[in-house]
Amino acid sequence: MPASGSAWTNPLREPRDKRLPRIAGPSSLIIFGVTGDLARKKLMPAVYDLANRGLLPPSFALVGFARRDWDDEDFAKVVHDAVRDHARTGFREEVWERLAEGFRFVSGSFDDDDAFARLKDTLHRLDKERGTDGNYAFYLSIPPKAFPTVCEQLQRSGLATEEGDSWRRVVIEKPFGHDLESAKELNGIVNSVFPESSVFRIDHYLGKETVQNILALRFANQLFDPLWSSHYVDHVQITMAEDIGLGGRAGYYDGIGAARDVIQNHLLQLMALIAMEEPISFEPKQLQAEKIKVLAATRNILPHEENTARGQYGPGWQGSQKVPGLLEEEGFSKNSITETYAAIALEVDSRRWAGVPFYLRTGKRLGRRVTEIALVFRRAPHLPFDKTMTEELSQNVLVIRVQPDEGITLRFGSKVPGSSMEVRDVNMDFSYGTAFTEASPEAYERLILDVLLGEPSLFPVNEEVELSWKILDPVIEAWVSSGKPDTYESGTWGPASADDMMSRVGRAWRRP
Ligand SMILES: NC(=O)C1=CN([C@@H]2O[C@H](COP(=O)(O)OP(=O)(O)OC[C@H]3O[C@@H](n4cnc5c(N)ncnc54)[C@H](OP(=O)(O)O)[C@@H]3O)[C@@H](O)[C@H]2O)C=CC1
Ligand SMILES: O=C1O[C@H](COP(=O)(O)O)[C@@H](O)[C@H](O)[C@H]1O
Repeated sequence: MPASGSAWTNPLREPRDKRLPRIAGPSSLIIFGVTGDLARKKLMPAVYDLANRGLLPPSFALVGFARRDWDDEDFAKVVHDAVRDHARTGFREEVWERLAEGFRFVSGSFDDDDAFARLKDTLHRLDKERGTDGNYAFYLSIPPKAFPTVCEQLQRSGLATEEGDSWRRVVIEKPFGHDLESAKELNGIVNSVFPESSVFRIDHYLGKETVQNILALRFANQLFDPLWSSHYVDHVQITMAEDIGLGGRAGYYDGIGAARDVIQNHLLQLMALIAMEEPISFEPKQLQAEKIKVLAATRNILPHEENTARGQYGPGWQGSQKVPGLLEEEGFSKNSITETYAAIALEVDSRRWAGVPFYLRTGKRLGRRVTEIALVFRRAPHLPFDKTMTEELSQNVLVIRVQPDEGITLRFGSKVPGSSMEVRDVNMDFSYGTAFTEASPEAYERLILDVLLGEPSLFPVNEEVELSWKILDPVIEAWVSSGKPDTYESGTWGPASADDMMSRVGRAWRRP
């Protein structure tokens, strides 16, 4: 027992050795939209992986909510298939059996008050049967237009109200709004139901190991900081390229487009982590404060026509497979002007970064799947070599490989062995696969665990979301008024206008 007067902490939830993972306390995770793509591919497998790693308590329940006419057993079968197909860790019967005892399914529509009454009843029964203690995390993995309805239903049914020592939390998927105005409106609704400390806005990129490692790279080392500014950095390129198309996702993506889908959130968060100053600690507020300063100091490089590019994929080849263009994909209208490629140029108005462009680009059906952040350094002011000896020397680059092949590469010049002083680019490499024996958890594993622990560091706060829309809104407005996006062939690296945007300023996109 604790010494009198001292606050008692559960050694499992607050291990003394900070390297030990924390274990969630008694709780129910309620997934709205549990029959959807995200729940099947990411959320249910992540819950199993957490259980398999021993990070969920015995008194844990997973409750699914959607319109299908399923019972608990049907639901368990669906979770089983999702785990079999997508879980990261191996299947263990004993883990599965224990976890599955806490599976419940509630069938109903978001506008159905009775369904929320049934959900409440189910959760109360779980509190008694499994000891989930009235702690509920509501995960809204649903079409964004349904976020307000579900929040309001949770309020009306009394499920949002904390009782005694219990907690209630809401997890909201992205995109949070579709522009600044709608984000503000949504935030007003969410905050009228849940206090800000109970709101977890998901940006799954922050759950990725390689993204958290940006903080370690920058703030655990002495080596990089002196180089991390306009004195040495020429520009930064942040790339999120995907080879997949949008077949089956028209309902969500048409009218949203690449910029809203990932630049507003993932890519601006990556930029904020690269550009921010050292936080005084990793307390959530301190970390968020530094990111907020970056986003508040960020502006578009103008004019938009010269410093942005957008495109829509046409037919082409992805490896050896012939693939259709966006307009032939099921569900997209033949006149859709939704962009599947977007590139923008930003500047951060601060002493550290003045004059350094940050180029952000993303696209579907590009050459290959890769997300990376490249700091491209200025050229050496003088090269004491014969010109012919440095023809294969380019700018030094530090590449943070977010995925796949997670790691970091430093490109620099080195003497080619032999009698002449020829210098050529070489790479120095750190690779997670060879440096560590531990496998990286999936982003959603980390984030779901953090929600259950009430740990908000890796979740953007409302101010970050609003500032990000403030940066993006004028770009999207300019695009809308200029009509159709350019077309690019599937399997290539985007529209010609993206290359023009860089060549106009004497630069080029990397071919990762
Ligand atoms: N899929 C992905 O890779 C990613 C998705 N996201 C975000 O996650 C969220 C979910 O996306 P995703 O899984 O792709 O979407 P889906 O369209 O695949 O799934 C939507 C889910 O919502 C349920 N639903 C829709 N309307 C209602 C309603 N009126 N009443 C009850 N249930 C309803 C559907 O259930 P049913 O029809 O069975 O009743 C289904 O389970 C979105 O906010 C998306 O932006 C974020 C990152 C990646
Ligand atoms: O948020 C999203 O991310 C996925 C890609 O995620 P990743 O972790 O595989 O890089 C993207 O396909 C989707 O369009 C977007 O909504």
